[in-house]
Amino acid sequence: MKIRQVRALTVTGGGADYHDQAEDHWIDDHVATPMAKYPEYRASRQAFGINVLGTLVVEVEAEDGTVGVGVTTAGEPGAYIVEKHLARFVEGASVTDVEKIWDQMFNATLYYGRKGLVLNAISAVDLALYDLLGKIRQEPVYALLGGPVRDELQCYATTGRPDVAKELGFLGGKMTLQHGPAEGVEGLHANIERLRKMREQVGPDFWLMFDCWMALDVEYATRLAHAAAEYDLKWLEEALIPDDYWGYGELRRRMPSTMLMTTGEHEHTRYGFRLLLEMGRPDIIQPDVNWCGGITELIKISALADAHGAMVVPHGSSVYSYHFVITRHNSPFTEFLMMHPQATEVVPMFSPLLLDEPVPVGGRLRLPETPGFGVRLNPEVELRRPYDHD
Ligand SMILES: C[C@H](O)[C@H](O)CC(=O)C(=O)O
Ligand SMILES: [Mg+2]
Repeated sequence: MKIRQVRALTVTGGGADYHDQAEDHWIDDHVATPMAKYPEYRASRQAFGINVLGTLVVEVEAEDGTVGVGVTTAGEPGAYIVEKHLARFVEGASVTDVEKIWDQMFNATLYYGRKGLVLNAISAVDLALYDLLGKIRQEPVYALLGGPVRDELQCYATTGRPDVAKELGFLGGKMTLQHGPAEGVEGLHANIERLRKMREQVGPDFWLMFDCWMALDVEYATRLAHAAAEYDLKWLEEALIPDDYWGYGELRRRMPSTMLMTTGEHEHTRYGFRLLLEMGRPDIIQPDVNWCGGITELIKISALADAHGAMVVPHGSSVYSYHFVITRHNSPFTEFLMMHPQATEVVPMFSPLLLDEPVPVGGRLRLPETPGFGVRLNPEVELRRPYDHD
């Protein structure tokens, strides 16, 4: 069966650009970032534009009218790349040409892509192709990937309230790191005091993690890790910028051996992850399937990680990673991003964009046998098609 049309749509608020939230949201409450060296950008990540791109929705329609849907963080710039460049490799191809389409999209954009926004756009097309193939074959995506290796997913929560996450049955709670090197030793002590108080609230066995969102240097991250070891921090996430593969290798050597070093949500393709795995030696890599290249590339990344003895726990990406994680032995648990503004309730990650998006109950999640990724676009969400190539 052939593909008739590709459409790139944008939506304002919420959706795949999950940082695009109202101002009282925990996810934007004084989070340490690489921009925190500039005081004017410390209080809010939106101040420096973390939500500037917005959500991109890609629809791929087959000649029989079946429509596959993929989403990512790319907004209008991503829509332009899909409509003006990527669509030519998709329209007229067979719905089963997923590998060939990916290779053409990647190689045709090498001169300006390789990572970032272009790979986000390629990921959304790839996810839409897998959704379409599942719908045409009347199978969930996980069945296309070799089938489940476990009955259900276990989730940890990324949250402003690990204490609530424990009550809700999650494996653990990952907190934002609020202070980086620019805030000196006072900031470091404040980070540790926050961890100490949370450890007191959740008890000795509940996982607690820090997400450093690329904000640190090796020296600060080393001091933070050793101070946090007293309160049994399970992992230190994304301490350095993605390109500092050498720094990650040094940090792994310096960190306490019992503490995991994780990273990868802002890395792309098997090539980037090869560098990270060989030079950085993370214990867990966290590719985001909406950004790293989609399912087609995540299959390759995951096999590479498995050969390196690293776990693959994809960055929060809802159904798009759930269907992958449940089919992989080296993905023993998954992330759930608590998108409720106060992190006190479980709400669908991409709300209000998608309908039928499953959420964890008691920290666990079973996937339905619904074809594709099992979600639908919410007809009440206004979508725009800023460009077209017809
Ligand atoms: C919580 C982190 O600062 C970021 O917003 C999300 C993330 O990196 C993660 O879920 O991992
Ligand atoms: Mg993270």
